[in-house]
Amino acid sequence: MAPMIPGDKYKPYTPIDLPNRAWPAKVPTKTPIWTSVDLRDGNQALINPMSGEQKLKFYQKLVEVGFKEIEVAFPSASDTDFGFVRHIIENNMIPDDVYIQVLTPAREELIRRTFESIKGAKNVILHMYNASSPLFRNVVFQNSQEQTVDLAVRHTKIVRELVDEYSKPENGGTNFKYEYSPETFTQTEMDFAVTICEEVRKAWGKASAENPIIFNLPATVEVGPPNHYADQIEYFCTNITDRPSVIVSLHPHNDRGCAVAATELGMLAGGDRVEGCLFGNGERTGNVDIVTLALNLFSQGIQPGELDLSDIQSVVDVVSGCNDIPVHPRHPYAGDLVFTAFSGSHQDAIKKGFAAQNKRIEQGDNTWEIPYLPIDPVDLGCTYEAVIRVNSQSGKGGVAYLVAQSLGLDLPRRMQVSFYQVIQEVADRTGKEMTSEDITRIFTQTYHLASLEAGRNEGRFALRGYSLSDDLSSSITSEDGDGGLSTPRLRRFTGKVLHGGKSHELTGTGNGVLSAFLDAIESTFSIKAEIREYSEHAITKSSSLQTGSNGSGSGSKAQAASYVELVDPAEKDKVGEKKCVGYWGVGIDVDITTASLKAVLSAITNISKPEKVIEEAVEVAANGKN
Ligand SMILES: CC(=O)SCCNC(=O)CCNC(=O)[C@H](O)C(C)(C)COP(=O)(O)OP(=O)(O)OC[C@H]1O[C@@H](n2cnc3c(N)ncnc32)[C@H](O)[C@@H]1OP(=O)(O)O
Ligand SMILES: CC(C)C(=O)C(=O)O
Ligand SMILES: [Mg+2]
Repeated sequence: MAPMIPGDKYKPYTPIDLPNRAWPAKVPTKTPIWTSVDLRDGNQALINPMSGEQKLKFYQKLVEVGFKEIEVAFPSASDTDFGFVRHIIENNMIPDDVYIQVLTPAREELIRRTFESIKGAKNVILHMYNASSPLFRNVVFQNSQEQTVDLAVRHTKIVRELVDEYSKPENGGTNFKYEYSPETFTQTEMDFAVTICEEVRKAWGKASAENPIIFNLPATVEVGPPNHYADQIEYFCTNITDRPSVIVSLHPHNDRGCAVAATELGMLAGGDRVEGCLFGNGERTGNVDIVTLALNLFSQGIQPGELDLSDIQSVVDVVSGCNDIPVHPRHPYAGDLVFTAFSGSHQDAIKKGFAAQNKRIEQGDNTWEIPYLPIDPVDLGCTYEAVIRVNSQSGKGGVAYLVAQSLGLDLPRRMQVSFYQVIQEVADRTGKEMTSEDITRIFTQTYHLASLEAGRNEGRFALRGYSLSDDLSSSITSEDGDGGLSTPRLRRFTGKVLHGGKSHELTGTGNGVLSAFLDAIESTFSIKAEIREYSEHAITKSSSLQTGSNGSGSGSKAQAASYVELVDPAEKDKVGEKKCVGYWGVGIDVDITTASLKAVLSAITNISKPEKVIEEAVEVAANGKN
């Protein structure tokens, strides 16, 4: 195969000499008039153009989303297109504040047919086009510049006559706007583009600030960079006379993948109106994507006019269903994966971002500032559920985020690391994404939070009732900080623990509840353990872990979570405090003391059979249940 060399085959675009161009210094402040051309430009690019039924469904969605200008058809193209226009008119399906737009070439018989299609409509934009670039003049039409102007002018006059006729009350009393497109504008000599539009306006005759003419300036094929399009728009806006009587409309295509950028710069350069399609369907690489444009404005704090995309999924469903083209999973704002982070450092930043955001909101500051999330998915009707998804690329922050989301548990940092190792191992071994449900199940299994009946771990220790008292049989006397003598309370634990299918009576004493409990465990089960870290918090959001005090149902009472890390003292003596392995446990209960005892038993279960933790987690992930 020959190497790819452009040589003299391709020509670069010719920059415009616009020394005082003003658009680069401008910032977006206003919303353009949005015009959907999905049912025409989008439709004409489909393998199978939409059926009448599909067009209707799409049209209704466009109205629902808020478009006030909708190019509904190229009525002279086919009976389907013509019939569709008649259908929405005759069935009163056009809201009073919506203009339907119809496209026609500059050919008399086609113009007349187009007018027949719109009879009786309240508001119509009649859109006529003819190509103006040298390539089209020479190759397609074999027309000089003068003949090209003449074609546009002659047919604009025909449009004028028919507009006058169809706006008479006896003929339907339609309100008309006229739109003229010098097709291939961006490949046309700029002075000629201005000339042809000036002549068309003269032929049209009645453009005014109150009833402006629309000049639609298409990048029919995108052949230059976005800054060049902006220069062309600024050139047109500054050179066309009587600017207030003109609406400058942008119609970019996406051949270089820059249609959104070109439109945004074109708006800075003076564009008042944008024609495009939802999710960028359209000829070849598509028309400019109006969803992206609108949401780019929204994310800058600018209301995108009348467009409401707060239920983006329903828009995706209708558009992809009618076009029979899927929306790419990475499509800005709308793709399935665009609010999802799989990678660990992104997840960590997002989790911290949400924590900081919640604090800001408590202080009355509503500014959205979450790392890696330029827009709040909730504003588009999405949830935070898919924001973090876990696979082998993920980190502890993401896993902890999902545990917090599903169970309301705010894991201590070192426990996050410990649980993450379990998930990492399972993800590596199974090679699959760990869903939020997988993580919840594995967490429940790893820390033995399922009800005892449902739990699979034979070696599990479970609390079956207890009482605490001051131990009066012995007292310890020690020096307090002031050099005086004090007698700290010695606590006694008495209770029942279920283990290995048997109920065991336990007693033990210690300086506190947990040390008394560990003493009882040691004397009954010969398991020696020390606490290395302990923490607790109230569970503020609803958790699926509803366990009542001593295992009884809790109704709607607030729950508390306790976390404990135990170490084996023998191992600690061998390898040192820092290096020795810790075993984490979690306890949930409406009573905080009970929660802490449960957390100890959860960790004791793990310390007694550490090798089972991963095996069981893999099994849970593989079986999808515990
Ligand atoms: C950039 C755009 O998207 S423009 C919109 C394009 N959309 C469509 O074409 C979809 C609908 N079109 C159709 O269904 C058909 O093309 C029709 C019904 C409009 C016309 O069909 P036909 O009469 O068979 O003509 P055909 O499509 O081959 O058109 C080519 C002729 O129209 C002329 N023509 C093309 N565009 C225009 C125009 N804007 N104004 C006037 N004449 C034009 C061509 O020069 C050519 O003329 P020729 O036959 O004398 O050489
Ligand atoms: C009909 C015109 C406006 C068009 O679709 C284009 O030039 O892309
Ligand atoms: Mg187009």
